[in-house]
Amino acid sequence: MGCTASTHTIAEDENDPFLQIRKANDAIEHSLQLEKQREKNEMKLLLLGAGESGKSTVLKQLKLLHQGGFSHQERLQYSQVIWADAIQSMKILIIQARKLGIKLDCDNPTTHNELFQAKSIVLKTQTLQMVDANVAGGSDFLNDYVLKYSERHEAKRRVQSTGQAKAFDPENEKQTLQENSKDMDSLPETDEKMANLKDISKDLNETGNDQMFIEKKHDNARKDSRKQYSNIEIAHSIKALWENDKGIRQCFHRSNEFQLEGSASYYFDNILKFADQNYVCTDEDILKGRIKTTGITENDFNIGSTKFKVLDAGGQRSERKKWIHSFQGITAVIFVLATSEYDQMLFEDERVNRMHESIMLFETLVNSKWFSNTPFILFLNKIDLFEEKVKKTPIRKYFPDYQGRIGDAEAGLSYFEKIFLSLNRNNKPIYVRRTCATDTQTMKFVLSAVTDLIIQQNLKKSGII
Ligand SMILES: Nc1nc2c(ncn2[C@@H]2O[C@H](COP(=O)(O)OP(=O)(O)OP(=O)(O)O)[C@@H](O)[C@H]2O)c(=O)[nH]1
Ligand SMILES: [Mg+2]
Repeated sequence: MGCTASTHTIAEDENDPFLQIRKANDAIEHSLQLEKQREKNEMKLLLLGAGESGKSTVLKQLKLLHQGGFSHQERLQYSQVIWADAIQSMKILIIQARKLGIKLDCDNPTTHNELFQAKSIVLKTQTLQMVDANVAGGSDFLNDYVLKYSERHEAKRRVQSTGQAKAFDPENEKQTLQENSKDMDSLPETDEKMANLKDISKDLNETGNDQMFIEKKHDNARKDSRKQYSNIEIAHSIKALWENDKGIRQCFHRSNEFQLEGSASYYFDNILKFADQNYVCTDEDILKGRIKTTGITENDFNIGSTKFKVLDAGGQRSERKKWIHSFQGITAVIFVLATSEYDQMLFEDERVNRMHESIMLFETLVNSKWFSNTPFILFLNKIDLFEEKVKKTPIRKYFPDYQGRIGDAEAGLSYFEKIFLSLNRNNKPIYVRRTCATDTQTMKFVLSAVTDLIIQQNLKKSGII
C-alpha cells in the first residue's frame, strides 16, 4: 500500500490554535522573504574617509538631489552652529596670531582704535550664551563645542586617538594658556564654560536629561554679570577685523598651522546674515557648515527605479572603531579624500599630517578582506581649495619626492591620485572622480555618473548583463 496524496480537504477551523500559529509563521516567513528580496535589490553605499574630508557634504548633495533638500529644523540648526563657529573662529585667529608672532592692527589702540574695540568685543563674547544650544543640537553640540574649542582638550583628543599620554607637555600648555589670557577673557571664557559644562555634564550623566543641561546653562547665563554684546555688535566687530586687520588675514593664510574651520572665510564673508537670530540657512550655507558625524547614519534614497542605502560614517579616529559594524553587504565604497589638506595636521593628533593619515586609511580599507569584491570610488575632494593652495604652498615641502611644478594643480592631483592607486594590491577596480562637494552643479553630474556606474557594476556582478 503506497502513500497517496489525499484530495480530501478538511475545512479550516478558524479557532484552531495550531492554525493561528501556522498563519503567523507564514506571515513572518513571507515578510522575511520580502525583506531579503528588497535587500537584494537595494544598493548599499558606504562613505568612508578621514574626518572633515567631505563625506557628509556628499550626503547633503544626495539629499538635495533625491530627497527634496533640507528640513526647516536643519536650517535653523545650522544657523546656530555657524554663528557659534564664526565667533570662535575669529577668536582663534586672534589667539593664534599671538602664538605665531603675527602683529595685529587691533592690538594698537592708538593707530587702530576701532579695531581695538572690535577685538575686545569678540574676545569678551561668551559664545554659548549667544546661541540656542537646544536648536544647535543639544548635548551633542555642546560636547562637540567643548572638544573643539578648549585648549585643554587638544591634549585629551590626542590621548584618545593614540592612547599616548606622554607626548603631551603640560608645561607647554600652561605657558600657552598664560600667554593667551594676558589681555583677553576669551580662553578663560572657554575654560570657565568647560568647567560649567563639566558640572552640567555630570548632571546629564546622572539624569540622562538633555533639557536639564540646557536649563542649567541658561541659569548660569543669568548669574553671569558680565556685559553681553548684541549679535549685531559682534557681527560688525568680526567684519571689521576680517576686512581691515592685515594681521588677521596673514594669520588666516597660515591656518594650516593650527585648527580652523574649513569654511571660516565663508562665515566671515557672510557674518551679518548669520547674526540675525531669525536667520534660516540656505542650501549653500548648510553645504558650507560643519557638524561632525558621530557614529554611522543610514539614509535611504530612490534613484530612478533603484533603492540606495547610503551609510555616512564619522571619520575621526575615535569614530573608526564603529566602522566594522557596517562593512557587510556593501555594494560600493566611496572614499573621500580632502586633497587640499596635504599641509594640515589632524584635529585628533596635531603631529600627524592629514594626507598621510588618509593614505594609511585608504591602504587598509582597499586591501581589506571585507571589501575584496567591493568596487571603490575615490573622490579627490576639495579641489577648489587645492587649486588655490598649490599656488602658494609647494607640495614638495610636505611630499619631497613630488616633481611637478609649483602651482600646477593638475600635476599635483595626478601625483596624489597615483599614490592612492598604487596602494591597491589586489587590482580591484577603483574609479576616481575629482570633486568639489560643496558645488551642487558639478556634484549633480558626478553623483549621477557614480550611481549609474554602481548599478551597472552590480548588474554585471550578478550576471544580469
Ligand atoms: N571648499 C570646500 N569645502 C568643502 C568641500 N567638501 C567639504 N567641504 C567642507 O568641509 C567641512 C567638512 O565637511 P564634512 O562633510 O562635514 O566632513 P566629514 O568627512 O563628514 O567629516 P566627519 O563627519 O568628521 O567624518 C565642511 O565645512 C564642508 O563645507 C569642498 O569640496 N570644498
Ligand atoms: Mg560627517
